[in-house]
Amino acid sequence: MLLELVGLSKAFGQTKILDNIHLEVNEGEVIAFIGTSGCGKSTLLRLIAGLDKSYEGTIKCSGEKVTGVHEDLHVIFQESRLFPWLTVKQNIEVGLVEKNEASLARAERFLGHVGLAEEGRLLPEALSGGMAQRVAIARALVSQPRLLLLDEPFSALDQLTKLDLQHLLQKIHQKYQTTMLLVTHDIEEAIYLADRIVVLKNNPGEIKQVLTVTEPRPRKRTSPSFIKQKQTLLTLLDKANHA
Ligand SMILES: Nc1ncnc2c1ncn2[C@@H]1O[C@H](COP(=O)(O)OP(=O)(O)OP(=O)(O)O)[C@@H](O)[C@H]1O
Repeated sequence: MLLELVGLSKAFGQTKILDNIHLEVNEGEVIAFIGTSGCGKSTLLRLIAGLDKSYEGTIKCSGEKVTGVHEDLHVIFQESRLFPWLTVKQNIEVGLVEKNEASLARAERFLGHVGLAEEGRLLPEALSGGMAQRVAIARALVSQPRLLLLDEPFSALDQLTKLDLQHLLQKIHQKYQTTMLLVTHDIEEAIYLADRIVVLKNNPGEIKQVLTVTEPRPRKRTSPSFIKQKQTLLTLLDKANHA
């Protein structure tokens, strides 16, 4: 097991945001978190990332208690957060833990993996939103972290670019089997990418249900079984919101 959350609770002042979260995540799994706005999804990712150390319960990553920011993981946010004064290639190299011949060659390969082999010398100002997010994905993965946290990574993109990047993430996962935790508002994205979908309810944020996605990979959004899983998730979300 890579990640273990035991009785995790979080309050801001008197307000309880997350309550008694239990979850075990295996190496290589993709877990999606879905739930209404404000139910605590981003708060949960921040705790797992070690960015917020005030909580009750236990968070263990690779068997070690999380007590602060750790090197085993990277986070991808809604916006790419690239350094505007560095080229695309240099931005990817920022993700390297150490720079040597092998790791620099890996950065070059990742440029290709995310479809930007020809754009390495460009500055971020010359990129579209989708291209910038491709760079962010390459930067996060170039050091091959054990865990990738994604906080609504595609929500600022247009629908076609989003489909494109979801496909890219699926391909990268097939190749590297990186464990991923994905916060999303997009039901189809969750079913397309995740092995399990954690449905959270609001006030306070609790796990309402965990849905296992049985759809074989590579997934096809138009297949009857995919559409059926979408309906199941919609029903679950409806129940979670009106409980
Ligand atoms: N630093 C903070 N101080 C006080 N309250 C906070 C803080 N950060 C988040 N909150 C509150 O915690 C709750 C959960 O916020 P969070 O951003 O985790 O929700 P979310 O599920 O990710 O929402 P969304 O889907 O809209 O991004 C919200 O009510 C928010 O106002």
